[in-house]
Amino acid sequence: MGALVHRNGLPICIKEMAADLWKSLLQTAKEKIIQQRRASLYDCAHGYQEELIKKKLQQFPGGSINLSKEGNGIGILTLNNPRLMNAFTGTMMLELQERVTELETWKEGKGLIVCGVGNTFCSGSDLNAVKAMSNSEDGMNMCMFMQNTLTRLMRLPLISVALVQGKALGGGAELTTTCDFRLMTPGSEIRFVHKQMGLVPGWGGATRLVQIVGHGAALQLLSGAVKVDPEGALRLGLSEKTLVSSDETGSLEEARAWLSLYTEGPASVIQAVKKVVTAGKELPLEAALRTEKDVFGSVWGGPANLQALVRRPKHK
Ligand SMILES: CCCC(=O)SCCNC(=O)CCNC(=O)[C@H](O)C(C)(C)COP(=O)(O)OP(=O)(O)OC[C@H]1O[C@@H](n2cnc3c(N)ncnc32)[C@H](O)[C@@H]1OP(=O)(O)O
Repeated sequence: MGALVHRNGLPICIKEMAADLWKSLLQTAKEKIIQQRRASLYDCAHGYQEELIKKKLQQFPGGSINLSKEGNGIGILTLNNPRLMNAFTGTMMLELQERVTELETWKEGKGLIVCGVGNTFCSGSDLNAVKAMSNSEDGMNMCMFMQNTLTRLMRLPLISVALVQGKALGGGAELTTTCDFRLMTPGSEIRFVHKQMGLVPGWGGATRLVQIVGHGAALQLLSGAVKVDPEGALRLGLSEKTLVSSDETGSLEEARAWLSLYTEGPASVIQAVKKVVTAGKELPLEAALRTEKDVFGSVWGGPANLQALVRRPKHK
């Protein structure tokens, strides 16, 4: 029998409190897993062996994926492997998954900037790892692992921007397409070099590229392994803006300022906006409408809504 304490005049057993706490922790963990499954594409029913590929990726260490969550609700996700032009090692792929999990539960989050260190974005997957994993089983598992992670990144309820400095090649080009927007610095390039490597994109980049620039342009960019400069990207609708600065600090500051135009306001409302737009993009009409209704219900009569009704702002 546990010790008795009093709360609101009622005796409560410490053991019971511990059991309640344990139950609620389990519930949170369960909800997290369900949320991740919902946002992911592949599980064992698709022949995907997550534990196997995680063990394999662990064998290719180097670099890191850093996340800083700023007080204004903007997260900065940084690829950090300057020795290899920010190429993705195995452990960076694993870390990306962990950071995405962290971002999925960031209640105060509103926006995300994805960038690289050393004035460049990312030169794709680490060719040393690619070579060692060139068998079909590893290739397919790695492909499904990255599609799961990048799909979850794309579906985060945060407005996301890829800040492209220097080069975004191969898997790096694919990563830019997971973001809602791309901003490019002068002299930077996005290039799907896969054809030159005897490949096609496998991290979901081809599918997302078609959604962004349309079928014809996507076909040209992939089949010609075309180097897309900031002007070309603007023309194609692949980039929103060419920034003025080309250095790391200046361009990050510009990206923050650009993003802040869209992240002003309460996190609950910004996240709701991203959710309804994601539903509209991804779901068939009726399912999207039902999701919109549910998301609407989550903000209707909420604090931001009630405050606005009191303030009665004029939208001149
Ligand atoms: C499904 C995923 C598909 C993919 O992502 S496949 C990979 C696609 N990416 C590539 O093929 C990039 C190959 N690298 C290059 O073209 C050039 O290195 C690049 C990025 C244009 C930079 O050229 P430079 O400025 O002349 O610099 P550099 O060649 O001396 O590179 C500096 C060091 O970085 C290394 N590096 C760059 N990208 C890499 C990668 N993806 N994997 C492994 N190592 C990579 C490069 O080997 C060099 O290292 P080191 O100094 O020779 O030890």
